[in-house]
Order: sequence, then C-alpha cells, then structure tokens
Amino acid sequence: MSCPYFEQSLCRSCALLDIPYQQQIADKTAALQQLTGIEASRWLPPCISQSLGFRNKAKMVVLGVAQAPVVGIELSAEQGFSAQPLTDCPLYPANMQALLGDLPEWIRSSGLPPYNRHKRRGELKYILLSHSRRYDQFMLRLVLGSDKCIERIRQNLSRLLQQHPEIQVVSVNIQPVHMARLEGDEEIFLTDNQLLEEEFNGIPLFQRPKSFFQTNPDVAEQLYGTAARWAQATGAHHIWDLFCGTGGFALHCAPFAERVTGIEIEPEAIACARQSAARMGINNLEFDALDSAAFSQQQQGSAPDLVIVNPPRRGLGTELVERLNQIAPRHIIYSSCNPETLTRDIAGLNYEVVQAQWFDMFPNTDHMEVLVELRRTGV
Ligand SMILES: C[S@@+](CC[C@H](N)C(=O)[O-])C[C@H]1O[C@@H](n2cnc3c(N)ncnc32)[C@H](O)[C@@H]1O
Repeated sequence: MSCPYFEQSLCRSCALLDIPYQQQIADKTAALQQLTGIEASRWLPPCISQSLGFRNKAKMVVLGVAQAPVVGIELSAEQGFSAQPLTDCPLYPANMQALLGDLPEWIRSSGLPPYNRHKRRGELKYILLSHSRRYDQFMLRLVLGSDKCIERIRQNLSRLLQQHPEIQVVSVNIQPVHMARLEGDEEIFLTDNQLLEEEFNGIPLFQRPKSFFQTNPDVAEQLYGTAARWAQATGAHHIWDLFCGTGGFALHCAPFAERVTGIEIEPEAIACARQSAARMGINNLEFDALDSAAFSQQQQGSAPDLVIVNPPRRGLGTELVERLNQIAPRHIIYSSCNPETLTRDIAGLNYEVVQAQWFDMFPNTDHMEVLVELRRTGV
C-alpha cells in the first residue's frame, strides 16, 4: 500500500487499500462464491489487476479560488470542506498524473473560476480525463455551470495543447443545475477530433464523452478476450450483445461468428461501435441504439444461439429475463458488475452455470466484474 492520502485519511475511496492485495483477492473470491451459490468447481481462478496505476478515467472536482484552483476532492464537513489536491492519485498511471498536475496552473492562468457549491458562484465544476493506453492519448472534458467561459477556454486551449499534444479530444459539458448529477446534456467539442481511440486484443475501440468505457484497460482486455473464447467454444453463429456500449464483446466475436448484433441505449456509444466495425472492415456486425428489452420484444424468427449481456448495476430485470427464457438461446454469457443482481437474474433464467470467473476491474474496493457462461437447462 502506498497512498499518502489514504494513510492520512484524506481520501478513503479505495476502502480496502490497507488489506494486502492477495488477501483482497482471497476475501472477494470467498464472498462472491458464497453470495452467488455457484459451485466451487465451476469457478476459474480470478483475473487479477495491478493494484495501483491501472485506471484510465479520472473524475476530479475543481475547488479553491480563481487565483489558486485545486483539482481533487472536497473533504467532509468534519474536515472543514477543505479542498484536497489529488492530481497525483496513485490509481492513475504516471503520464495521467503528470497531465492532471499541470491543469491547476492552466486553469489559473486561463482565468477560469472554480465553482463553489456553498456560495453557488464560479464556473468550472469538474475535470473528466480519459486515457488511451494503446496510443497514450487523452480526452479532456471540462464541466461548467454555464457557457460563459467557453470563449476564454478556446483562447487558452492552444497553450495547453502545445504543452500536452497527447490531448486529442477536448469538450465542455454544461451542467447548469446546482448539486445535480455530474454531467449535463449539452456537450460542446473544442477540437475537430471527437473520438478517443483505444485497442484491446488488436480490436480498435473508440470512446466519446457520453459512451460508457471500461476503466481498467488491462483487465477489460482480458474480460473481452475470455468472453470471446467462451463464445467461440459454444460454436455460436448468430450472437446478440445486449447493453453493448462501444461494442467490446460484439467486436471481439465478429471474427468467428456469422452474424453479430449489438444493442445499446446511448447513441454516442453506438456511433463508436460502428466506427470500430468500419475500421475493421467487417460487415457481419450490426449496431443499433435501442433499449435492450424493447429490442428483444421486437425480434421474431431467427433467434440467436448465444446472447451476451452486460447490464448496468441494476441487472437485467424481470422483463428481459422472461424474454430470454422465451427466446431460449442455447447459451448466455453474462458479464456483471453487481453480483447481487447477477444472482437474482440467474435464479430467474432456465439455465445452468457452465463456468464462471471474476475479474478485478476495481482493485482496493469490494466491487468486481463477474463473467458467467450459462447453458439452457436440458441441452
Ligand atoms: C456496464 S455498461 C457495459 C457496456 C459494454 N458492454 C462495455 O463493455 O463497455 C452497460 C451499458 O448499458 C447501457 N444501457 C443502460 N440501459 C440500457 C437499456 N435499457 N438498453 C440498452 N442499453 C442500456 C449503458 O448505456 C451502458 O453502455
């Protein structure tokens, strides 16, 4: 363990940081096996991570005053709501820390006033920074309370881009609502490039501001690779990837399947997935921006022989579980970031567990990503 912020109780986001990494893995494995009730013999060894320096996405609050901005977190009321710099948080690789570390001075010299939630004054609320491990490039997003400072940001941007030419995409997000969710609906690009390119297992992947993207690239690469190997071993020809995001699972299956359909509710993510398919020059893939349950209800005839699902924490829900039982693909591969909803959904499916593995996507926390292959009962 080597995080001065944790040691001094200034940041406790990595709640398990004082537990040795191998012990974290053992504890999480035991808890997961108990919660899911999946037989011990079905589990493959967990896929472990680097315990620090693994994260490709930073969300930081901008605090302090215009003459001395701070990029980090706001401490609790007991700690006087003081502004804690966190640009050298050890969860991020060194080059991400270096870029984050240069932002407070750029914010100051550009005259961008940090938003003060107590006084409801100021403009710059958050910094959202995404890193592409493959190309060592960045997407920088500035969340603002209004569009007042956009011109000032435009005028000062070239200075930042000269200092950090690895920043490929810059946008501002307007979140006018006080104390609401992190981001607003309006996104304004300040660079011509709107896509950050990544590559996992030789497959090109893209992200845009509003697309979900896995935050631990080394582990995500193994998750997609494992799911693709399991999928290929089922012999499936026709595959659905529901909740496909930017298409990670679908794109990994396209080389061996005849036909793959990816469904995702966020149009920006679908735009990224289509960009990947175009880059790969493959035409057995189709991506549509739809609700997964609505899509599955509309489909008549030609049923898939494998459905891959990767829902948000709330899981599949009763309607989709019922619909999957009706469509009855021979196999389902379920990737879940919430073992509780995974367990509930599996209980409702007329399927049995073939194999399972968990991936330490979120080290030093009790979160995990679980991959389960299911086969229709009686097959
Ligand atoms: C855990 S992410 C997985 C994304 C993707 N499979 C990946 O590996 O990056 C869940 C995704 O489900 C999408 N989503 C949420 N509700 C949805 C719905 N009702 N129908 C389709 N997609 C949905 C989210 O936008 C998000 O991209």
